[in-house]
Amino acid sequence: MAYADALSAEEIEERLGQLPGWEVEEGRTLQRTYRLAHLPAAIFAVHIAGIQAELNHHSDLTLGYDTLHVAITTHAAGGRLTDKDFGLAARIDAVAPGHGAQ
Ligand SMILES: C[C@H](O)[C@H](O)[C@H]1CNC2=NC(N)=NC(=O)C2=N1
Repeated sequence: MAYADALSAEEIEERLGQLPGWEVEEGRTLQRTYRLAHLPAAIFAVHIAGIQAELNHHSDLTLGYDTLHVAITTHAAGGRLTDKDFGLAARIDAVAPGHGAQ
């Protein structure tokens, strides 16, 4: 089944070029692992949760001791990537420096 809002491989590559540090796994999951130098990764995760509530778009977060892994896909598009995934990633990147996350 085709989903109208699922991005093509070319569109994914184009958007990925604007998001250094992120990668796409199997064409379906946009992901990045942040390492936190100073502040707890859990506080970064709570900040991300607030952004996700605002956007009504949600990632899978895996909390480590000093890492936070973020994986994003659009369930409503059958687990394909959409603009919403890249929009959420950009919002997370925007607040990451404030958490010492890179
Ligand atoms: C009803 C509501 O819009 C949906 O359940 C939203 C919520 N957040 C979501 N997040 C993600 N990543 N994919 C979705 O398809 C999705 N759907």
